[in-house]
Amino acid sequence: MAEQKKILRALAGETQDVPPIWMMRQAGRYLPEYRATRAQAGDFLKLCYNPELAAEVTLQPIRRYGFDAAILFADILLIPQALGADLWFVTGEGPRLSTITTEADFAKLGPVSDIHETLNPIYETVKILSRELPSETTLIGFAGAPWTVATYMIAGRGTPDQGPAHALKQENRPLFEALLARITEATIDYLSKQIEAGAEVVKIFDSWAGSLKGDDFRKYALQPCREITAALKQRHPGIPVIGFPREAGEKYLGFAKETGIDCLALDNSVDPLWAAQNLQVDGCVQGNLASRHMVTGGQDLVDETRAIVQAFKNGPHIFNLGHGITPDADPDNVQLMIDTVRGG
Ligand SMILES: Cc1c2[nH]c(c1CCC(=O)O)Cc1[nH]c(c(CCC(=O)O)c1C)Cc1[nH]c(c(CCC(=O)O)c1C)Cc1[nH]c(c(C)c1CCC(=O)O)C2
Repeated sequence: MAEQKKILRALAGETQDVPPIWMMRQAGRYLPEYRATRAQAGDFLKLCYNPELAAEVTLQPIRRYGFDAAILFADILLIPQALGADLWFVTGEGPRLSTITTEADFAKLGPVSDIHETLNPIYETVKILSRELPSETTLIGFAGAPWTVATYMIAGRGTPDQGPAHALKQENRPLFEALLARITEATIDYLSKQIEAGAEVVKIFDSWAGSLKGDDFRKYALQPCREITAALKQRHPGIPVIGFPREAGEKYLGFAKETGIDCLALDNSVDPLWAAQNLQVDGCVQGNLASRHMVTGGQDLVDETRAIVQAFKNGPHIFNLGHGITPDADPDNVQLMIDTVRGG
């Protein structure tokens, strides 16, 4: 029998001499081949909904670097669109959506059972990838966490402090909670379909978890993650789940145990030595090199990469960045990071 894939071994709790590695936003604008395929598709959203081209850009960083995992090429904002929100991207600025701030806005959203009509091309991308990926590469599916997705749906765009979402939570908590519940239900069905199509792991991105405090963190970050994880594991026993409550700080403590996720993804504000002692004791951790090293490179990149590998060497670890790689990154620095992790 073929030896199990490195990513799956880490997720099962195995300590490895050389940790597996992949990178958030590994298919992206820092790669000339990505920019060429996006131009061929027309724009970012057309690329997401074109299974052949979305599979192609997912495979590009695997061919170039031989990462241990491929992450499905799509976006966390396809769920709002599938629920009926308008979605478009403004070049150089980011996403724009129709806003949800009143009961009337919420009433216009469609039922969860309708999302697959929009999302079918995504499942097709997963199917192509599970046929075409090298046998040692793990396929990761993903979705945004309900809170993070809601912050975009409420504000209609990215916001520095998630102000509009916090305001709705204060002013109309029943509506805010109804929106989160709808996203949670949609996310379970969406991830479930990705798994049926061939995703071997799923990751839940809660990019704005850090702005939830106290009981709000528990109710709107931890609880939805636990609910999604439990539902997926019930439908697909053994499916590994990676959680990413970004910038959660001390609230990372106990998060994996309480939610039932198999791996905790760390942002780069987390000290690896602290994390090894306090978080890795509960299972696999992923992270957490600062993305800026992909721009600046050099000895700093090598030293930081080695320090992270060293800190996590006594437990299960998946090497990654602490957040997505940025468009101004140098592809050679990515190679330097990989060579350093793999013993170069
Ligand atoms: C918040 C969020 C989004 N999308 C995502 C998150 C959570 C992770 C995070 O915190 O970064 C997640 C995401 N977005 C994308 C992926 C694909 C897989 C991967 O390679 O990681 C994943 C996993 C592609 C993308 N999603 C986007 C791009 C760039 C689009 C382009 O090619 O023009 C890519 C490759 C666009 C996007 N999508 C989103 C924003 C705010 C933007 C604009 C900012 C930017 O331009 O980087 C929403």
